[in-house]
Amino acid sequence: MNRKTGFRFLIRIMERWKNTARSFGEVSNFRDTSIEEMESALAKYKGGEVMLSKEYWNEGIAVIYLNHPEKKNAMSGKMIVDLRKCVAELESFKDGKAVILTSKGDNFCSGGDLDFVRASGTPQGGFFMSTIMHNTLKRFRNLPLTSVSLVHGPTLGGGAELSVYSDFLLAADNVKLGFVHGKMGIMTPWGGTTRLRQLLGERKALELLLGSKVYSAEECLQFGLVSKVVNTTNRLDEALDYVRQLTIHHPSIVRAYKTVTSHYDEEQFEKSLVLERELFHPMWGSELNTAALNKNIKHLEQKK
Ligand SMILES: CC[C@H](C(=O)O)C(=O)SCCNC(=O)CCNC(=O)[C@H](O)C(C)(C)COP(=O)(O)OP(=O)(O)OC[C@H]1O[C@@H](n2cnc3c(N)ncnc32)[C@H](O)[C@@H]1OP(=O)(O)O
Repeated sequence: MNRKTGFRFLIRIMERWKNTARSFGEVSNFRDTSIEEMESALAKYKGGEVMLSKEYWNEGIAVIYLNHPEKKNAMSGKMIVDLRKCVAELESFKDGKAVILTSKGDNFCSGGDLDFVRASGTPQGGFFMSTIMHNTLKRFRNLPLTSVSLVHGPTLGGGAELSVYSDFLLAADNVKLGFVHGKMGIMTPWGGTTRLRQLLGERKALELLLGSKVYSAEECLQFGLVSKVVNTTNRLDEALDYVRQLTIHHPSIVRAYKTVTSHYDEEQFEKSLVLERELFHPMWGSELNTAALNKNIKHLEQKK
């Protein structure tokens, strides 16, 4: 390679690196970044909200709503940070007995907000997102509250991962639930693999993840993923009735049982999440992921 060719090659490499160094401000030692800095990096990606309702607080029941209707409740960076704040508040809900995780609008969650996904698509961005989401969902799981996810309509990718971090999963009869990440050229970024392995065992977890099939309510029930199918229109009332049957005892009893069950295999769970993040984050913004993402975005644009 002569000097001129070599120089052009170097320019091409630099251009490619510059294009991938997105607004996260790429640094080589990103693993040393504090949680607070990761949170503020994610919070820059606006859109939607995650809010905590205290409508049933006097019964010891909290409700968390995802709300991003213009994007089918896709999770933006800001919503990821909102969710974290809701979990932090519930860690102080001392008389609490239960929490329902659900959504406003006509579906639960269509996964990561694809605009946020594209803008944050580098291994560093993936490491930040996974670190924050793993920590948040682990803390959500460890809340001494009976937790129920109530899903309806499209519940895809990251939305499916969110849904399985509760103790119980209730699906409306119009649900379409799928771990479609493989089609995006990635594995689960939010801890879904670890949680499915723990909940369903190796074989069923692999079937959901490797097949990336989108399941109906009945199929989710048959598969053992969902505890109950509810009527889409009355879903929240049915979920409240379900929760009330699991919170008949004094808060101290409910919280004690949940503390034991959620901490039973904590060490192994933590190790598995670290491995999942190590394997996922280099995939974020990879050529495979970028090609799949662009195809997905083009498909959505063509529907307009
Ligand atoms: C981090 C986790 C991981 C990742 O992101 O890499 C994943 O979550 S992988 C899975 C990513 N999600 C998807 O692939 C779902 C994409 N969306 C759809 O397939 C459809 O929108 C569907 C099935 C959710 C709903 O279809 P429907 O025909 O009912 O509605 P539209 O498609 O017209 O959507 C309405 C409106 O919402 C916008 N939209 C939907 N999903 C997303 C999303 N994930 N991110 C951003 N925006 C989304 C869609 O573009 C439409 O916008 P509009 O401006 O009204 O045309």
